[in-house]
Amino acid sequence: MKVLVAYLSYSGNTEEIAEMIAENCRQASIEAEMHRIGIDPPIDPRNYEVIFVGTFTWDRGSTPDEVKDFVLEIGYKPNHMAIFGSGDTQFGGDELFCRSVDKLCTFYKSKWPGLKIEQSPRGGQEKKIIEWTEGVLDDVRSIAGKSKNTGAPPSK
Ligand SMILES: Cc1cc2nc3c(=O)[nH]c(=O)nc-3n(C[C@H](O)[C@H](O)[C@H](O)COP(=O)(O)O)c2cc1C
Repeated sequence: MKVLVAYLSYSGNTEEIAEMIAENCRQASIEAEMHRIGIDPPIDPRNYEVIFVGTFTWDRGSTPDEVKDFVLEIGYKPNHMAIFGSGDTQFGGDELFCRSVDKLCTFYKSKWPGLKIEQSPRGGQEKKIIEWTEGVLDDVRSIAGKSKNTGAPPSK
């Protein structure tokens, strides 16, 4: 099994979460590739059993443009996207907290609840990340056992 951890991070918090998710996958003997949104070349979602997509939220609940471009670049809605992100409740309380995580979950009709982390995950939120990642991987293992369908359009 191979997974991708794609993320956008300006000040490092989402990147820390991404690294923890990748590390958790590797500890479970699953190959995890990293993708820096807006920097690395385009990806082919069909190469991965699951794609973890990480984003921060800014500007009153907005999704950063780089993440919107990443979504457009993919061009369809894969059904194996698991969404995570970092936010800060000081910017609008629970209503706007990690709003872009909610938006991406809705857009992709994600099978998994979004993982929302308050700023840096270090010093108290690591367990939440481990449990969420394990939950996604457990589902992916069981889905992979039943079908290889990742929602991709048929190849020509
Ligand atoms: C101008 C600005 C607006 C922000 N607006 C929100 C927001 O609406 N909701 C939220 O949850 N976090 C908001 N944040 C907090 C960031 O999402 C948070 O600091 C996050 O950890 C940054 O991630 P990064 O370190 O990966 O760049 C805002 C931060 C800034 C600087």
